[in-house]
Amino acid sequence: MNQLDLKRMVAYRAAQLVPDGALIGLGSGSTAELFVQFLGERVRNEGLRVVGVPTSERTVAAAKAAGVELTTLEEHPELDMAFDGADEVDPDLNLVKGLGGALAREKIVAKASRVFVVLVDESKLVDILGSKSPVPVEVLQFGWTRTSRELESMGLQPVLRTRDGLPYVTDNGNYVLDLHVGPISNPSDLDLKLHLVTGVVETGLFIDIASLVMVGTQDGVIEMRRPQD
Ligand SMILES: O=C(CO)[C@H](O)[C@H](O)COP(=O)(O)O
Repeated sequence: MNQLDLKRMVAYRAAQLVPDGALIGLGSGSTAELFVQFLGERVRNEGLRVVGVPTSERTVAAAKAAGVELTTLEEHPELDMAFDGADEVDPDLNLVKGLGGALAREKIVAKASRVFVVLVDESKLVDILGSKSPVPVEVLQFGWTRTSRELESMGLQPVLRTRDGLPYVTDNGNYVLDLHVGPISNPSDLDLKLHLVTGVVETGLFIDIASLVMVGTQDGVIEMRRPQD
């Protein structure tokens, strides 16, 4: 199976977990969009009743195409579950997210959910966060060079994300700086430090948020759960 097959397998399995009447967060990215499509199939074929809070304009379009009803966090501030992809997952279920640029809305929706389920193929598993992926940070457009310099002075290497030669703009109207930090010894500490930088809106470090990670592997879907405290 190639990477897309693995994403499809895990997205399908996750869509079967959604109970009737659930209020759910809908993540962003290719795996989350596959999940939305499979959820739509259940809505059409089984009459599943489900309402979703989307984390990006792309997911809004995917949900509408799939026939999944949408709502907002203003109407429903507490969700039963959220389903989303990730760029890296470590053994403690901490994540790097945001290569798709939806990190701020994704984190708000994940934290509004009683259960946050992460859907990945096995290539996303790492021993240490930062090993493969940069850490995306959403920053205000205003003064972004100043914000970038402050991050640089912390020994990080911010690179402005671009698309078609222009700065990439998030659904919130902000820029994204990708931090090429390498393996992160203390992701929680880095996340806190990044939040102290003026101009930083949100980081792609998701610490202690995931409850369950479903991993698509050549041997099927495996589940990694957070130990109950
Ligand atoms: O965080 C994200 C978007 O902001 C995505 O969930 C992450 O980039 C994974 O994407 P994909 O499922 O396409 O591999």
